[in-house]
Amino acid sequence: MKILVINAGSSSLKYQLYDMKDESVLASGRVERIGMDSSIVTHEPADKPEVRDVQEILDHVTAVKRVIDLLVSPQHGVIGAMTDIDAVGHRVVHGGETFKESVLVNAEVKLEIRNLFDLAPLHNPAHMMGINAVEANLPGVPQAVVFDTAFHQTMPDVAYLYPIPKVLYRRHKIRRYGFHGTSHNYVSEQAAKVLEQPLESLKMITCHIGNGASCTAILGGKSVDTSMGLTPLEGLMMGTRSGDLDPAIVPFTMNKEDLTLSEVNSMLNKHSGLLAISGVSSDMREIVEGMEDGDKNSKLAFDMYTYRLRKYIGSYAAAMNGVDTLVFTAGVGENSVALRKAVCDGLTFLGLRLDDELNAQRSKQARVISAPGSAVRVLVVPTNEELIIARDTYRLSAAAAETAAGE
Ligand SMILES: Nc1ncnc2c1ncn2[C@@H]1O[C@H](COP(=O)(O)OP(=O)(O)O)[C@@H](O)[C@H]1O
Ligand SMILES: CC(=O)OP(=O)(O)O
Ligand SMILES: [Mg+2]
Repeated sequence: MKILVINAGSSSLKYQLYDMKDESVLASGRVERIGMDSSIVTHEPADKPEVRDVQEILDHVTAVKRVIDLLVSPQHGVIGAMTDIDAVGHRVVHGGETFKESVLVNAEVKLEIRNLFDLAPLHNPAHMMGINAVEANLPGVPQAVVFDTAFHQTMPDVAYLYPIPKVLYRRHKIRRYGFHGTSHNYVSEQAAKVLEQPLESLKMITCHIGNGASCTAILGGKSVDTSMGLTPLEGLMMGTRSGDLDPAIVPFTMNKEDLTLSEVNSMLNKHSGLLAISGVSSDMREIVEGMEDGDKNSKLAFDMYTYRLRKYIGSYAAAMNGVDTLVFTAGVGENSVALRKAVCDGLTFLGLRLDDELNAQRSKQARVISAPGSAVRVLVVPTNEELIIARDTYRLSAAAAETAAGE
């Protein structure tokens, strides 16, 4: 069974084709700058050279068509025909309170994702374009949706409610939802496997630190609190997002700088975080390089980023009345030795001891990096959101096929 996994953004579409026989990736790639004058297509087949071309791709339907053409192309392809694609799985960022787990797409599901556009205006409309584009190009092929929010639906009301008039929750469902759930869920299970302990027995904090970043308190395998909120803007300082701030800054800035709501929104989402403080980049690699070259603003950006993450870890230790496992994942969490050291060296009050040598080792494997005897085991676990999407899609589409065969 071959499963195509799609992560559609407003101007990009990332994909991976899995062979579920052995969960191998046959090809992966991305289409960037959709709708702009020169779109960039990068296609990486597992056993053939990478293809990269620039062409006009005006919408998501054309982007999906281009991806399928590449997958079946005699020169760059990895499958014989598009009918070899058995099912398609999509990442959907916002599932609101409706979706507590992955589901197959039908008219009702599409309507509900559409109803959530308001809560994730940057993400959900793009996902819907991806779903419709697959429908147009691969009619009749089952599609599944896997939600970033689903894993966090176990949070108790003390964690998910905001202390604002309750009518706002009743009328508009304003509450904490949390994101990156697929990743937090996956790395928590992997960490328990590495430790050879039941997940149910652990008090764990998982830090998904990529472009977007969030931190989750996982008690007995269930998400009990997470740093992102109604939208993926709350919580940690990120590459270009501010994370937590005094909400009064919004009206104050609008007034003083004569900005519109959408301008402030854009400032907080796209022009804040590491980028704003360093004045250099939103990319942690460049921040660390800047810091090593003696750039004061890069150092300040790094210090603020790690300080805020450390405070979250401390607060989640308090939320669970303890922590025994701390996990780093995603682009920065998996790769930045400096970030992990800066965060962990300030957590010795928890009895946490990092092993500097283990921390500095480069590896693609899930592994422990704390010293023997550390009261908190620290792990680096590479995330794999696409694999989880492929597995859920496989499970749901196989079950539906079985039911249909039995009828
Ligand atoms: N070696 C590295 N050291 C520090 N940061 C890194 C390294 N490699 C990647 N990163 C960071 O990872 C970020 C991307 O993380 P990723 O999880 O791929 O993000 P996303 O999925 O949100 O695009 C980059 O912005 C970069 O800052
Ligand atoms: C929800 C979210 O922030 O996703 P990403 O990290 O992919 O931007
Ligand atoms: Mg990511």
